[in-house]
Amino acid sequence: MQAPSSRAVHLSEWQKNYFAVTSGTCPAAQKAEAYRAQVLRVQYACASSELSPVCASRLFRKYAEKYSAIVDSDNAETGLNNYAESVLTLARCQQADSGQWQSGLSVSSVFQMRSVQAMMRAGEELRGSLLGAADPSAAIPGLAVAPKPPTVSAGGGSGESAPLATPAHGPGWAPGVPESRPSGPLSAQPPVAINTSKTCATVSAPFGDLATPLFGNVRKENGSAPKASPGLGLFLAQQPLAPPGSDGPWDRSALYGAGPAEALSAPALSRALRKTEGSGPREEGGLRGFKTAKEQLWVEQQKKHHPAARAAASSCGGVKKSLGASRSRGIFGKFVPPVPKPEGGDANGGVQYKPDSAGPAEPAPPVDERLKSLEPKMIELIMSEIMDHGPPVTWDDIAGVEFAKATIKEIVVWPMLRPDIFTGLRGPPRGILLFGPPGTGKTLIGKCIASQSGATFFSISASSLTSKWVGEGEKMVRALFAVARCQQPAVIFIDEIDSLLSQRADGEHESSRRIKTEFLVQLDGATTSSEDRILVVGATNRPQEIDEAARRRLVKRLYIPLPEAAARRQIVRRLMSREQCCLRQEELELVVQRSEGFSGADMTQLCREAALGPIRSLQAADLATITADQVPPIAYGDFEKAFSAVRPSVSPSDLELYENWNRAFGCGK
Ligand SMILES: Nc1ncnc2c1ncn2[C@@H]1O[C@H](COP(=O)(O)OP(=O)(O)OP(=O)(O)O)[C@@H](O)[C@H]1O
Repeated sequence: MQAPSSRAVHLSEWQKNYFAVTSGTCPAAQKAEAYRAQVLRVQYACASSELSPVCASRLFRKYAEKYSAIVDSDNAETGLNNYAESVLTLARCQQADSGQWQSGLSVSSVFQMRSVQAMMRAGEELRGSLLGAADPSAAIPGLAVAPKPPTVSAGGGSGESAPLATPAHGPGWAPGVPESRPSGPLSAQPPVAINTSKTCATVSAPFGDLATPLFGNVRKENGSAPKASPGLGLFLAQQPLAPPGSDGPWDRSALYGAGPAEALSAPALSRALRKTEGSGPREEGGLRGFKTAKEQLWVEQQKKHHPAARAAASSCGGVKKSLGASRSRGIFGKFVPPVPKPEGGDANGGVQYKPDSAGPAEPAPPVDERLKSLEPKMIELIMSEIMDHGPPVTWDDIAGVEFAKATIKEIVVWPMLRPDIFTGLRGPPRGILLFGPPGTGKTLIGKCIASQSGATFFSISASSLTSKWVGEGEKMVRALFAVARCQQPAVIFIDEIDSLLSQRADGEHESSRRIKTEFLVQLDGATTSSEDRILVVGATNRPQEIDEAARRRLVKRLYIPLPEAAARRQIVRRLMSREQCCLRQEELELVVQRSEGFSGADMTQLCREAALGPIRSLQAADLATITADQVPPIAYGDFEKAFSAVRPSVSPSDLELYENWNRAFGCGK
């Protein structure tokens, strides 16, 4: 080994050489040549112990920083790709006393190097500034910037308002009506009854099984709120770049690609890139924060030529997917339209590239063959207006209707989940009909089928087919089935199906007739193969108006009646569990009794009305200053008042009609 002083002399000597090739006027090819020569000299010096491995690696680091453009170049003449591997090999090795070459750099030590960390920080900052400078849409949640993990409170709720922690909207959800009290330090405190005229006798007297966990004067987290499950982006961002001590193939490629200090190898870098490609955007993987000069150039060009594509550029093509290419993403996955769109983003906030032969934009994703004959506009409409991206619905969210739920699980959900078992006679029906009074949960059931079978959910009202897309309803039906076929398994929910499949009348409009015919053709599966997993769920409040041919095709006709007492109780308990409520068991029973004849939607409305009671009892001045914790709990008195404002929406005569039709055509009880 050399003495420190002589090593210092050597280093400065070598640095002189290094500075000799930093000319600003030298063409790239010459620089590359000089660089190569210099690398060889260093290699040679190191191999002959003239230069210590530490000095050599410092020099390599300097070269790499100075010549990143050359190092990253794909050009065989001017790039250093063919040399970089050996440079790296050398940088990682040292000669042991035994004369054997051993690894001098471990994966973890590389990541601890100040220069590597500085580069990674710089990369982070660069990315941050790029995203900051771009329009807000550039921040594709979960893709472009890995979010900070939401803080999950002990109660299971999330203190952050990150989309991942948004409460699942249950049956009673409606825009503007929060499902749960905000969680936070205050929420754990007992409420302060500021309105002494409105005290709740049962505040400190929990009752029966209802007191816990549903009601009671204790702030609760929303039990149904999904746990803050970190998405892919968060998951990847939290992964250590290289697990200390590990030295597998992943580690090596991460090492090569981690920062310019040791990342001399473009092939190695691209290997690392390929490794991360499969699992998500590159920046979220082991190479987070680092951009090669080439990538940086590409980003700059994107900004210049495709302002709208900045977001995608900075997330390294996060939206590269063709419609039919992948199986269902479930009903919550973000859809990527299969056809290129005009510039300017889409309704879903996504960003599409406009084909531009001159620009460096990526080629448009391949269009699914089955969609080629369709108008892109139609497909767009289906994606934005018909495809449902709502929160998941579970069977427990639907109170009552046990028979219908059991039947649906058996004939629809299981066959969709296990098409291999449910074949032949056990094969699922193509269409089912849910009929019954309004607001009994037919739509909820449709959503639940899709959620539980992992299917994509398309929801359309038949009347909008005939009115909204005047003259195009027929094409719309065809397009809807075509898209559904690409998104299998799929559930197509058609509300008010009676208006689509009503019995022929003399004054029937030609276009309505055509839509109906097209629908029946599609339902018959003339264009579908027997393996296709598309279920049509029709819902109607007027089953008697459906024509015979259509009725025959909707083989399972399930009556969805008004909720019975148990179901009404369940709805109240469920909705009140998310609120401050001090209803006693016997009071709850009174509410259940008095709501006989109410539909599920009526029950929800009743609870909403009752929930406004405590607010109404406040003075306007109090309302301006009160904290959420100080709002008095919902009491039976509020329900009493609510009963005078909410009436059942279904008349007994209507009910008779449904029951008669059920006896005649229904499948079940
Ligand atoms: N069985 C039920 N369990 C829980 N909530 C219900 C139930 N039925 C209805 N609701 C509540 O009523 C709302 C409306 O229900 P939904 O839209 O599913 O009824 P529908 O039968 O499809 O009505 P319509 O026939 O008018 O379209 C739901 O969002 C939910 O809040």
